[in-house]
Amino acid sequence: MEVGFLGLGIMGKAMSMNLLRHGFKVTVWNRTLSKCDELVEHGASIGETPAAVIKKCKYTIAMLSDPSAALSVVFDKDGVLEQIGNGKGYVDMSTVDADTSSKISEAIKSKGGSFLEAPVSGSKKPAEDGQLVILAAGDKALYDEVVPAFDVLGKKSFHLGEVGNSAKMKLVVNMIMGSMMNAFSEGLTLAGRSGLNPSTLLDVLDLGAIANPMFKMKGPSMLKNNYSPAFPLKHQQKDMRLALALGDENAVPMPIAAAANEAFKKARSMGLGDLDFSAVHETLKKPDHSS
Ligand SMILES: NC(=O)C1=CN([C@@H]2O[C@H](COP(=O)(O)OP(=O)(O)OC[C@H]3O[C@@H](n4cnc5c(N)ncnc54)[C@H](OP(=O)(O)O)[C@@H]3O)[C@@H](O)[C@H]2O)C=CC1
Ligand SMILES: O=CCCC(=O)O
Repeated sequence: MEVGFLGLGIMGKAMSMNLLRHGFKVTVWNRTLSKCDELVEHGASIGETPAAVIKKCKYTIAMLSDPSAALSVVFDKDGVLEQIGNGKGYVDMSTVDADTSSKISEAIKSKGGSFLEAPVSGSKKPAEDGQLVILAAGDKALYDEVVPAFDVLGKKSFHLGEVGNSAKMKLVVNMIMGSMMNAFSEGLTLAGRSGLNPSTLLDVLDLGAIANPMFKMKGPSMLKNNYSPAFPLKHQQKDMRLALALGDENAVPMPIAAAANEAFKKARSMGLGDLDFSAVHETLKKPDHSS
């Protein structure tokens, strides 16, 4: 199967590598074109623009940072819309809001193309290992056609109905995750500050009812102040912001998510946006007055 891939950030690079490893022919494009080089070394071809990729490939996947990137790649000059048409499918796996997804869907369909939104749960390592959870919605015929690619990228894929449902599902999941990360950071800090060993807290948590892969994976690195990015904090804050907007639309009070969003904003103001989202832990540390 031949696929195009737009966006070779942390996730896009891992996902397109995985497709190559499984025998897919992949044509890649990235805004910073030099990031295509490593993929080319592994057998990918380059498309000079999103339009060039769409022209060449029947199916194209996108994995871009946020709503403005997702819209720009579709609507701007040399974008997806210039070449999409009958018989071509576009699958946007970026995490965006339902409005953004619907705008893209309408535009693609108006040109005769078919569209799926398909954001994912799972981070860098699951992307490398083909263990993502894929939340697709939109054209069911396209979904059935791209299942072979989803089977390589993920351990499970869902079709959630009409476009917008997957964007919402993904935002709800990440809203919960961002709130959990803040509670976890506060717990680690409180343990340390009140004279407990935070490593022992990790052991205790892991044996109880609130054990989860995120605490298990992130906890030891957080205690070493290691925030090497798997899921960049700036993207987690974007997801909190979009989830809070969804809460506004539906009149759902979300004081915990709102507080978590403030903590991620504070972390961004401290220059931590490109680190892993677990770097929100740094917002709780005492300022250093030693110098
Ligand atoms: N990392 C993770 O754990 C997960 C991330 N996600 C979501 O997946 C998406 C990608 O995440 P991730 O790979 O981590 O992000 P990165 O920041 O690593 O990569 C972002 C990508 O978007 C591109 N981009 C940004 N702005 C534009 C623009 N205006 N026009 C064209 N391209 C643009 C970047 O290009 P360039 O290289 O030129 O900057 C890069 O390819 C996000 O929506 C994120 O929320 C979902 C699940 C997990
Ligand atoms: O959007 C990012 C999700 C990260 C994860 O599910 O581990």
